[in-house]
Amino acid sequence: MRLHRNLCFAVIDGLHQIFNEDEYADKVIQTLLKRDKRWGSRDRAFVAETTYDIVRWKRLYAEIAEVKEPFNRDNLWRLFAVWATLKGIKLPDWKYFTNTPTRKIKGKFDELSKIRKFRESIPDWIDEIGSKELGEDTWTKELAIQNKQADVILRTNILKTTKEQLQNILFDEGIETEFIKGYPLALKLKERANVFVTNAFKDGLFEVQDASSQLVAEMLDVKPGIKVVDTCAGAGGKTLHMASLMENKGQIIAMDIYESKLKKLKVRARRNGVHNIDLKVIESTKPIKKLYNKADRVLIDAPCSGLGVLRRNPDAKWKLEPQFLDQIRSIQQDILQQYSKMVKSGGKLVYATCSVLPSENENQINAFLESEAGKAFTFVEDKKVLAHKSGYDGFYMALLEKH
Ligand SMILES: C[S@@+](CC[C@H](N)C(=O)[O-])C[C@H]1O[C@@H](n2cnc3c(N)ncnc32)[C@H](O)[C@@H]1O
Repeated sequence: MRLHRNLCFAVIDGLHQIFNEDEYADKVIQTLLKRDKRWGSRDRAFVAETTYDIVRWKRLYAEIAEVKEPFNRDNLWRLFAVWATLKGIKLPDWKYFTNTPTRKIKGKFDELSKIRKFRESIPDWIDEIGSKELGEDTWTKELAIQNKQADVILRTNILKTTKEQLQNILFDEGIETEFIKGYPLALKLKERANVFVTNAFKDGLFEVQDASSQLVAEMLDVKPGIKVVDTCAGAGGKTLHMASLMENKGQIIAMDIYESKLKKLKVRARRNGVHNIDLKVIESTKPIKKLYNKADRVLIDAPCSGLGVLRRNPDAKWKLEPQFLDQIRSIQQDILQQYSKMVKSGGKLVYATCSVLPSENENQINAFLESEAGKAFTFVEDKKVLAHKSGYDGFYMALLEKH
């Protein structure tokens, strides 16, 4: 592979924003990709994948390159040189690469690869919590898979098409997909591609949604005509899934504390042909209390550490802080206590996270069931989805029923 100067500059600029200006990698990359209209799909893939790679391996590369944060531009070029060397890419004779110790880089990589926190490039505190909560063996496997690139998975919008039809339509647009056993609406891309530019996407025939995430709406067992509250709807990945399973009949109240996220849901709903959703921003406890004992189904897709989806958001491990994790656990229990009251007698509740830590998952459910509010519920089942076992995102989901 030959390195192109303007693409490498884009990567360095992106890394500067992510590491030094605390911006989110996905947003930075989205903007970077708009920088030059002449870039083809390979150029864009180079910028996106190289930036993500260096973010993913920050700790390991910084240790090898002997640089410390905050990284100046020379430091960022040294991280880049480590990335290129380990990929076996010949460094051009640009001033940034003079005296790059190629053999030393490879030697240090071999040496550091013996230590998990360097090999998997993870902060000490997350490594300690993960191994304490999941056990050494499971955590080691889970961390390793979280450093691999995730597959692109689509969820068919059955309001507009079938999985088989969608597969044919995408094939005609040059995108090959395959079915995944056990995930009735999912299509997996055989090769990465920008699916957002397809007509199939613009026509609302699918959404991009990981396979594990597709299990959540299924577990809630929604039906046409019922009343559902999606309490932490965000931009509505699961709201849209539920709307399609409900055949657009009945009502989904999609709530979130951020209006900006619900606005995105509105756009997606229009594209998906979904019209049984009412949006509600949570600004006080009033809209929650109004719904006490009213919902047939309640989904709590709770805010969490995101430790099950590091493959997609590798910068999350650098942005997370121990205090945030404590805070988020207390918010999760609070949300369970309050929002569960919206379920009516005979109704169902699903609590889900994209974390693999028991302290955000089954421990929260156990604490809830032992509390006063939890006494009204029976535990039905839960799924602890580990990425290294399922091949998809790490997730947790529990189904409770109100008597
Ligand atoms: C895991 S995300 C939701 C993802 C979304 N359900 C989807 O499928 O695309 C969690 C959401 O909870 C929201 N949130 C955080 N605290 C909340 C609270 N106290 N009440 C309701 N929503 C909250 C966040 O803004 C975020 O959008």
